[in-house]
Amino acid sequence: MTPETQRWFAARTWQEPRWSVEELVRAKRGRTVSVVLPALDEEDTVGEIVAAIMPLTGSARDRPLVDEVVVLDSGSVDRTCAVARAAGARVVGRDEVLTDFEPRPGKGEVLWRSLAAVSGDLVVFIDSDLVDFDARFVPTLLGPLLTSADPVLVKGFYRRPLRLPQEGIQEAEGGGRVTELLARPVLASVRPALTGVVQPLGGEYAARREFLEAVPFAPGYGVETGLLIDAYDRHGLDGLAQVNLGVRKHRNRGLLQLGVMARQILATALSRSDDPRSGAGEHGDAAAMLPYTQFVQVGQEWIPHEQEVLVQQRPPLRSVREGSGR
Ligand SMILES: O=c1ccn([C@@H]2O[C@H](COP(=O)(O)OP(=O)(O)O)[C@@H](O)[C@H]2O)c(=O)[nH]1
Ligand SMILES: O=C(O)[C@@H](COP(=O)(O)O)O[C@H]1O[C@H](CO)[C@@H](O)[C@H](O)[C@H]1O
Repeated sequence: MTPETQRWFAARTWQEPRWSVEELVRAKRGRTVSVVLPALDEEDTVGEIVAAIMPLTGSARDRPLVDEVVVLDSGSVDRTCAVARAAGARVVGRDEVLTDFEPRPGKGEVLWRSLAAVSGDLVVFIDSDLVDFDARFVPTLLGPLLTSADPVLVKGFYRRPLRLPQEGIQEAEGGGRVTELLARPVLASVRPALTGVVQPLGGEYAARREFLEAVPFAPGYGVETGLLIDAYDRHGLDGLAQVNLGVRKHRNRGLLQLGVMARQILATALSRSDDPRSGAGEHGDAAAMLPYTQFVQVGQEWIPHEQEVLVQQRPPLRSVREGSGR
């Protein structure tokens, strides 16, 4: 790490965060908090996560830390919406907000649309595929945003077990494969100052609305990479903070799925670099889709599996609102 990053790491990394909900409720000072869960076919896990968060929305006796819990449905075909609603969340379909825009696939799309679906001054993003979720993720992510003026984006970090039951893998470590094999090396190349971020791709983070509405949203799995780089580019390292959330277990996908994820993350990082190798279409919105080839074995042969990876970003929500006069 550079000396600047070492200084940032020492000053903006909470290894043992201890904010209490009561302390943070006092620190809200009129600001509001939305928790957003992006969800695509997460019927097995979304209900428990929502149920764990709901007590933070307060009771008759105490003022809430969280003002709303919203599941942004990404086109689920299972019982995700019904399960989330039964657990207490408000459920919004991706086609129910920003209806002037034809919905596109991917996580980045629903996070972008979530900004129009919720009203919080601060927004906490929590994945819907987490297992053994600890609701303390939410106050801990909010801590730096409510108690300090500087950060615009707070990333969680954690130990990441790897669970691939179909392959008989159940490890205490080993998760975050795209992080370790792609995101961390690419960030070291395009933004060395960000090498102090422990979990750049982590799906649990919190941010100020004014920042979120001022930046484009990368599509699909590029969204975390885009937000992280844009937060640094616009606010410097002091615009970032990171908090230890303990352990994070989630559904671990197979290698080929992670390959497509890596392709989107690479396109996002290269779109924010001047690297001439980025190739046509990876700067801005020159191309909406990029071809991507993987290979699968059929019998003794290896067959190309061609697909298109969405790389076109969504514009800053603020520019959309200004354009529509809303
Ligand atoms: O098109 C998509 C893909 C993913 N997700 C959600 O985004 C989160 C992270 O996605 P995933 O678990 O696939 O990524 P991973 O954690 O495996 O990297 C989960 O809550 C998904 O339900 C989504 O809303 N729309
Ligand atoms: O961190 C990673 O390497 C990937 C894959 O994690 P695993 O190897 O399945 O634990 O998971 C993250 O990446 C996605 C892209 O940024 C995020 O959207 C996910 O929330 C996050 O789990």
